[in-house]
Amino acid sequence: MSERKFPLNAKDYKLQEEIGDGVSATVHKALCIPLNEVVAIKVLDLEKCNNDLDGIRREVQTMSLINHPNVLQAHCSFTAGHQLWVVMPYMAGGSCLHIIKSSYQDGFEEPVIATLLRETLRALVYLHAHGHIHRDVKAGNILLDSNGVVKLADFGVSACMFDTGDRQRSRNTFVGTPCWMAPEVMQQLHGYDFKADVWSFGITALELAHGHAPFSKYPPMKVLLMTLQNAPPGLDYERDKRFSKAFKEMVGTCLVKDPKKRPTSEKLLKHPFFKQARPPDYLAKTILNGLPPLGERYRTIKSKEADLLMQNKSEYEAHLSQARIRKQKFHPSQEYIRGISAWNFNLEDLKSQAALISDDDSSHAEEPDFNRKQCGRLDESALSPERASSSATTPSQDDELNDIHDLESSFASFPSKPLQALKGCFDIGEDEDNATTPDWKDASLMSTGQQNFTKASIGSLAHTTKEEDTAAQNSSLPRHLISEQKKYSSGSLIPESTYSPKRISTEVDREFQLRRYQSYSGSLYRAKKDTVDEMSDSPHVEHKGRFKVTSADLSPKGSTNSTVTPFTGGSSSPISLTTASVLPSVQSLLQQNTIQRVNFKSIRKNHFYSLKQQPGSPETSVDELLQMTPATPRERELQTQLMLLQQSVLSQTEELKKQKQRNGQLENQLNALTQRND
Ligand SMILES: Nc1ncnc2c1ncn2[C@@H]1O[C@H](COP(=O)(O)OP(=O)(O)OP(=O)(O)O)[C@@H](O)[C@H]1O
Repeated sequence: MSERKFPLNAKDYKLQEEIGDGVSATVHKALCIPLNEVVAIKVLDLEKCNNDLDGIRREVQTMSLINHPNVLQAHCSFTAGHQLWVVMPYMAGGSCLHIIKSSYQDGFEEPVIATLLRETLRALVYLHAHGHIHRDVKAGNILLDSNGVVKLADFGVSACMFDTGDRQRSRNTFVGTPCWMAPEVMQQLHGYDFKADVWSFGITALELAHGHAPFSKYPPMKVLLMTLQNAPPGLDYERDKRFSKAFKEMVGTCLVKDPKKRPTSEKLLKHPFFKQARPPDYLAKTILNGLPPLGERYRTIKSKEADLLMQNKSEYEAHLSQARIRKQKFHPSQEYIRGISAWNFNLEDLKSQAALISDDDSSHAEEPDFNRKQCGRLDESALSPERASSSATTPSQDDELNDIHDLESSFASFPSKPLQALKGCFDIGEDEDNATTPDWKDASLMSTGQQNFTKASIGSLAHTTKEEDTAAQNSSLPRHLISEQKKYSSGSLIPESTYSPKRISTEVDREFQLRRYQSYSGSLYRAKKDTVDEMSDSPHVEHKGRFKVTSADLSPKGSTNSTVTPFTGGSSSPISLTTASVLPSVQSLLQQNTIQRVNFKSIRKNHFYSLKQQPGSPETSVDELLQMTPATPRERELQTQLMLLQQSVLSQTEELKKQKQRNGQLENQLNALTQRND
């Protein structure tokens, strides 16, 4: 924490040139007159931030409380009219992104990358140990000073894992920047934790190596789908031959889709790759050497981006109108503007952006081997282990499984949970910690008023009040999403009405919905829920000093009325089973199988019915239909239903397979027991 007293009055600072901007703020170089010190001031327009003052307050508090050589700490902050000024040390080297854009478009050399990443990782280790998930790790937030000292910045979307005390398990809010965002953050299934930063760190490593993040040429919607569908990106391209095995391996360990299999930041820091990291002055001598001053660099980058924007905009408009007239897809010859796109959560915009790029755009991609590989690996990665085994089943073995397999192939291009992914873009999720009740109070942070952002003691970092927690939940999405959230808070993507029987307009729909409701309120749903719970992480507890963080849901689970006796797999010994105890389970499972089969057929019927409603359905793939911009409310409704059906088919299919597997196992046990009894 800074020893000097930085004045809390705008008059004491002389704003100079602009050196950076983000979605919510502009950053200026400035002179602190009384201290005669050059600083950077982040200026946020509070009027534009709508109701996200809590988010801003959290950023400022985090920036004031942290104290680590690799984390950018704010000197002070105060309001000036309708603006909030955050005074920070001036990082004359600028962000890694700006350095890349101005002089290293193809990425840095490995020792530079190792040095930048080691310093960034040290920051993450510190933040994670203090309960913070940064949630926006990327080259744009890695800053360098003139001596090559690296600092991680931008706590606009950071979250505290200890917000609700030691019962906090994981976060469930959709924040970050799509290219860097971990799959579990997109999916919002089981929440996420510190490991989300490890994924973003891996993406940042690729960004530093290639000069851009994977998928950065695609619009946000496409990025979401590709991250969920494709195998994780890595250093496997022809041009990556220059990188060491250790580097490739380090990236590989970060970019594992299952967060449990990713290392903690602490463990990652011990990876042999970082042995080649050098002291910070190495960065000053290499990448900072000869660079134009920050302000000048920033102006050049901005004007290049403006040119590119204008160029793309006119081409986009011309092609889009042509494509609309011909009802064709638009294949842009120019890439989506890398690094400028940021977030766009307007549904219509997202859909039209996604429609711009078709799956066969690989021909346009700059990384042909990458795209080939992705396509090749897509099926594998899209299939769960069960799917993989079912595809190995011969046709004579089981007709049901073949039906399922056919459907799977036709839907292989979908993310496993497309709705959650897309819903997350619009109905920004709340943190799942609502139910927890902290039994301690510390109002020291809350005393930081809207008008007066003062520093609080580091001891307060882990303690927040219930009130603040609620505030954090309300504001735990990026500031720039707030207005969009308002716009779509009623869930334009999946309108309430879609679920409502009132809006069901056809017999098929009605039948389908009826079955849906029946099954969801009955044992099937419960059985499914149990299965999901079983599958979810076993409580993963990390002890950090006096804190305990666990990624699993520790809230007391209510009793389930499942009619399924859970099969205990390897832990159950056949000897302990009797025919009488197993038989009811088998019968129940068989019964459920039958119900699910009916359900499944109904879904399939309904799915094809929906397809028929779409113009030109025989030639149009489901993927294309979902990416089309609906022209009428009816089309929009059908598109939404299609997505819902897609999800239902996938989950029912998986459930059915699981049940079948269990059936098989139980039948085997039953046979063994019967034989023994005989
Ligand atoms: N202390 C600093 N010294 C020098 N440059 C800075 C400093 N802080 C920020 N910048 C520059 O300003 C840019 C934008 O800052 P920042 O990321 O904090 O804004 P933001 O609105 O939170 O952005 P976003 O949310 O889009 O990441 C940074 O990428 C960096 O280039």
